[in-house]
Amino acid sequence: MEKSDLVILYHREPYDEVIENGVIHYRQKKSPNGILPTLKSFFASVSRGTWIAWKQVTAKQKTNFETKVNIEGEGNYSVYRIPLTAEQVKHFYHITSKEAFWPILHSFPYHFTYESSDWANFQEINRMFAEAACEEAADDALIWIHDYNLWLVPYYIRQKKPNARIAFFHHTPFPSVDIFNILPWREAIVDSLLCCDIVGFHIPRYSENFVNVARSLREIEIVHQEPVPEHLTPVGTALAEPEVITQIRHKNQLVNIDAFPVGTNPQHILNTLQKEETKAHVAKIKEELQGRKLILATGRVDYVKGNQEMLETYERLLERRPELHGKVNFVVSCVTPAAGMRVYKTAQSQIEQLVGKINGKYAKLGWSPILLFTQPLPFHELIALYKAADICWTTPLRDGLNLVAKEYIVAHEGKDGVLILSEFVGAAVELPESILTNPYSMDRMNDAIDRALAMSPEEQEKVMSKMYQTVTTYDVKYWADRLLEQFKNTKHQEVADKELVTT
Ligand SMILES: Nc1ncnc2c1ncn2[C@@H]1O[C@H](COP(=O)(O)OP(=O)(O)O)[C@@H](O)[C@H]1O
Ligand SMILES: O=P(O)(O)OC[C@@H](CO)O[C@H]1O[C@H](CO)[C@@H](O)[C@H](O)[C@H]1O
Repeated sequence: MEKSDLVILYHREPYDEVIENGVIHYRQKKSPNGILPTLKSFFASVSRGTWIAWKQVTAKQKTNFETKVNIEGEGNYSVYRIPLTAEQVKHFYHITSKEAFWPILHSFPYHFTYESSDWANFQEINRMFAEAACEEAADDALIWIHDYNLWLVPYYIRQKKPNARIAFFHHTPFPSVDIFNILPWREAIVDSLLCCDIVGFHIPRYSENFVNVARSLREIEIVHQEPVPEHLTPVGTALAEPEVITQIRHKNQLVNIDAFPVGTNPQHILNTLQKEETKAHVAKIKEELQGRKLILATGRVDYVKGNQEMLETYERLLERRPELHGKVNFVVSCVTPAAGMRVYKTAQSQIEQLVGKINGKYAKLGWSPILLFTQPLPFHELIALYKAADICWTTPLRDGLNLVAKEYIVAHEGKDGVLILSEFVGAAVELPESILTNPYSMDRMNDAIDRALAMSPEEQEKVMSKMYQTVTTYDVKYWADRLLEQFKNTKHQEVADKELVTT
């Protein structure tokens, strides 16, 4: 069997599988997810690649399950699907990942639940991913693992392939040591990450947090530290860091630590803007607005995204400034990421109730203060909304990066628009020119929306042109090249025998 030069492990499949007249079609994913298009673009640059994901199957389907499918057109690669039963998915993803890890990663310790987690199931699924990777990878392949769902995979790969070259990227925040160490499985997770050649994060604050966690649990030697790169804010905002540790040693494993935020694909957005269907959609939105200002908030339903705080700020805006009634429209496009997850049910009904309350209080004939969309939008419609929006409001309580902010900037091509951005998202340290705000503070949120509504066209252009330069320079290609460059410099290393600590 021909082996792959690049093996990407990400828990989701890169497409939606649709059966029409008994024939399987692979279609672009509908649900909002910033990672998938980014990762898929990597396969364009290698001769053979494999993507490893899980697929939910019934016991009957498991018996003659076709593990691998070939995808053509977006770079040639295979998708290796690990068949999991509904019960396995529920415990691995919906419960252990989303009810135990997710709240810790996003610094919400009071949402952390321990009792329902199934650690043995999590270990087993991670082991299956590692075995698939070892089966697929050529000796000098890049094995690139994504996100916390696969935290234990590096450890299992090292056991089978001691010389493998392994990179791991976290798409979420990485919390401070006091919060991370709440996890009862912390040693096993850290030991596994210390098996990597490269451990990547969006921003220096997260990588510093990781090093502090590792230092609290294991003996770590700091090999290299440097000032943060010029384009990342070193001081003055919530997630700023002046210096960053870039290399550590544990036993005889050298681990490169890197902080490099994911970028968008600006060309794809610009091409979409040029399409007739997008232009027609922008025109339709403008016509329907009849001169009213459009404020847009879009993304996944999730308690970390701060929708409640944002909607309450909008409610206060309508209370504070009655002259705005009938003059603004707030489009809230809030999409549930996956069906059946109990953690998102409360967040979803909270949004629906608040929207109902605000509309009930302020709507009049011909004007609804908020339009709520809960279905995922086709990409060209999303881009049209970005383009038509005078203000993009994205103020999560925590977010690894926030691609929505970057996509909005690209869609305005540096000419106009206003971005209100939470200080607690990774993108804030790249975009200090935006209206940065603290979603935990009512006053700062009030101030942010007032400033956004008042910003002159000249100021908008000044700010947006600077941010456009940033997001088009540090785009997804920059991100990919940086990882590949680091990887080229990574030599096979001796690894100490390590026992996985199982709590
Ligand atoms: N209403 C929507 N319908 C479909 N896709 C969306 C919608 N809103 C946002 N998206 C997409 O979802 C992705 C969200 O990425 P990001 O802001 O990084 O947050 P997260 O990955 O946590 O959901 C973006 O790439 C964006 O294009
Ligand atoms: O499968 P999930 O829901 O656990 O994945 C979370 C992921 C989905 O896109 O989100 C993170 O990645 C984005 C891209 O790196 C990042 O911008 C975002 O802040 C993260 O939540």
